[in-house]
Order: sequence, then structure tokens, then C-alpha cells
Amino acid sequence: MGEGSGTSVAPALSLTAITKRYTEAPVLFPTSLEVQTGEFVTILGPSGCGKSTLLRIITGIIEPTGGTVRLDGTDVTHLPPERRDMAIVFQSYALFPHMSVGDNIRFGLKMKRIPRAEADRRFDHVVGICGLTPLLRRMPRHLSGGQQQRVALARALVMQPTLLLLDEPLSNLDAKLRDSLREDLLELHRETRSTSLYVTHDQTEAMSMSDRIILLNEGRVVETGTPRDLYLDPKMRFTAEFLGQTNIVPVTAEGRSAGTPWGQAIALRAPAHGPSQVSLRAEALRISPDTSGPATVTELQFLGADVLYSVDCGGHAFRVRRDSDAPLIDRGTRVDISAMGDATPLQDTPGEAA
Ligand SMILES: Nc1ncnc2c1ncn2[C@@H]1O[C@H](COP(=O)(O)OP(=O)(O)OP(=O)(O)O)[C@@H](O)[C@H]1O
Repeated sequence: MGEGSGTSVAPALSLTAITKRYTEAPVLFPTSLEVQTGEFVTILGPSGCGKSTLLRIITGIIEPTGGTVRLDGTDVTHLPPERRDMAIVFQSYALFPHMSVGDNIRFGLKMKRIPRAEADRRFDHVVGICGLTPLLRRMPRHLSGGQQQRVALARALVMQPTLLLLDEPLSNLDAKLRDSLREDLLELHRETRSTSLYVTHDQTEAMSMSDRIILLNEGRVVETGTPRDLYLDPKMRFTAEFLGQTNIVPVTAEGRSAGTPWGQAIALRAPAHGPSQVSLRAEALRISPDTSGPATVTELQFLGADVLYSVDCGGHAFRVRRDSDAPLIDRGTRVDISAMGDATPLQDTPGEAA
């Protein structure tokens, strides 16, 4: 991976107009994406959206119906998996059961005939940062799930692949272990400066780990961006609803301004005309008791740090989050409602039922 002097460096991975049909119906519509060297990118989407299909195409387990896969600028579309410089960590740890932890990690280095001194250097480095030194002589069956996944990760990292693929690697672990391994994964990514493509249906994992998220639905890229951009300023309705909890609010737009069901004019970040929709997060809405207010509290849930209110406003249901140290507002109370900040008009994704 040369740093071209002044010339642009090819992305570690680039997919151009990848399509896939197993039978009649397309599973992937023309899909293009790039992962730059050193990036941590997540492909996020609900079950059945085509994540595994895309991953299998990237690894070379299946061929796409159309399009091109490039690794560091080289076309690998028709190369078998073993000739692609990638390593993959699966949700099932897939360690060799008859080999010790140390031998599992060394296996790939031997297969690739990496010279002894270089192999030892890489092995020591990765084992050290993965915290596996005390476990090197153990057999996989004597390890916990979290430890096995750490070994699988070390086995992949030691190969220093152009691309590290992580296929739902945390989904077999319990919630607490998942949180701590998530932090470890990020630290490892930074320390090894690997280029990582993470695949998950879990929006919390995607938001907390990624430099960028590629959101997939029904075989199409819906939207791509940093977790912050996708959460705070989604352009697509699907994005707004998939990431966190939000209110899809019907508005009447006139250029850069839109009228809400409670009669407030809110600023739009992009112009729109006529009936439109915007996403307003539960924390972006405010309510306060007001006997002549346009809304009524229908439900409240105490969640610890905050209280989630359900509010009815002219037949529309909205959710509003308030700090729990603010005075509680009882069910049945009339309230005034307002939105903080501006909003982006949402678009429906192609193929999505309107
Ligand atoms: N071998 C196959 N033959 C026919 N259809 C398939 C095949 N593999 C997957 N599909 C279909 O392709 C679509 C996408 O499946 P895929 O496994 O890629 O989704 P996914 O996002 O990885 O889902 P999950 O998170 O549930 O694994 C689904 O409708 C699935 O039924």
C-alpha cells in the first residue's frame, strides 16, 4: 500500500454497481461503496437486507451477477477467496478445535510462509495487544466465548490483511461481554491501523464503533454517513426510523419553513413544498403543562435518566423525552408542545412502501 506522492491512493475496498440474483428476484440492486485505508466502516441493515450476500461477494465465496470488486485498486471480482488479501471473523468463532490458541494464531502465518522473524514479531505484537499471552497453550474448548472471539480476532489481525471483515462478531456473546469486547475491538483497530468492514443489524454497535455507516435495506444502500450525521440529520425516512427512536412528523412545507401539527413554524435545512415529513427526536420535543395547549399526555414511562412521554396532538401520537429531575406531568394533562432546532425533509427510499 504505497502512499502515492501526490497521486490519489485507491480505496482499500471498492464495489462498483454490484448486483446479485439467486433466482428471479434481485437480492442486491446496483450497489457501490468504498472503504478507505484505515477506516472502520459498518454495513448496517435489518435481517434479509442483503448484508451476508454482500459480504460473501466481497470475500469471493459467491460471484456477483454484475459489477466489480476491487481491493487496493486491483480487480478481484473473479478471484477465489484464498487469493484475496482479506481476513474474516465470524459470529461463530470457527477456531481449529485440535490446535492450541498459539497454534491457531500462527496457522495463517505458516500457510502464507511468512519468514520466521517477521512471523514472530507479528505474533508477539498481536498476542500482546489482544491480551492472550496467558492463554497461548490452552485448547479452544477450554475458553469462554469472549476469549474464543478474541483468539479469532488475533488470528485475523496477525495476517495484516488489506481488509478485515467482521461478520456480526459479537452476536453470540452476552450483553456485558459485548460491551467490553466492543471497546477492545475499537482499540485493536486503532493500534493495528487495520481497515475494517463490520457487518451488523445492531444499530448501537454500528453507531458506537464506526467512522462511517452504510445503511442497507432491501438490497439497496439507503444512506451513508458518520453515525452523528445519520442520527442527527437523516435524509431518508428509513434512516430516521432505523437509528434510535424518533417521531416522523407530518408537516406542510413552504420553501425553508414548515408548519407542524401544533402550529409551530420550524426551519428546514433543505427546501420542500407541500405535505412533507420530518424526523424530530423525542429529545428534540418539549412539553409544558398548559390548559389551552394543543396536546395531551397519554402515557409516561420512567426510564431512569429520563421520562418518555406519549403525547396526542390532533390525532397524531408523539414521543417526548424529558430529564427525570424535571417535575412529572400526569397522564391526561393538556400541554403545549414545541420542537427545538431545525429539521431535514425526509425522502422515502426507492422500493419502500410509502
Ligand atoms: N442461496 C440463496 N438462494 C436464494 N435466496 C437467497 C440465498 N441466500 C440469501 N437469499 C435471499 O437473499 C436475501 C438477502 O439475504 P442475506 O442473507 O444476504 O441477508 P442478511 O441481511 O444477511 O440477513 P441476516 O441478517 O438475516 O443474515 C433474502 O431475501 C434471502 O432470502
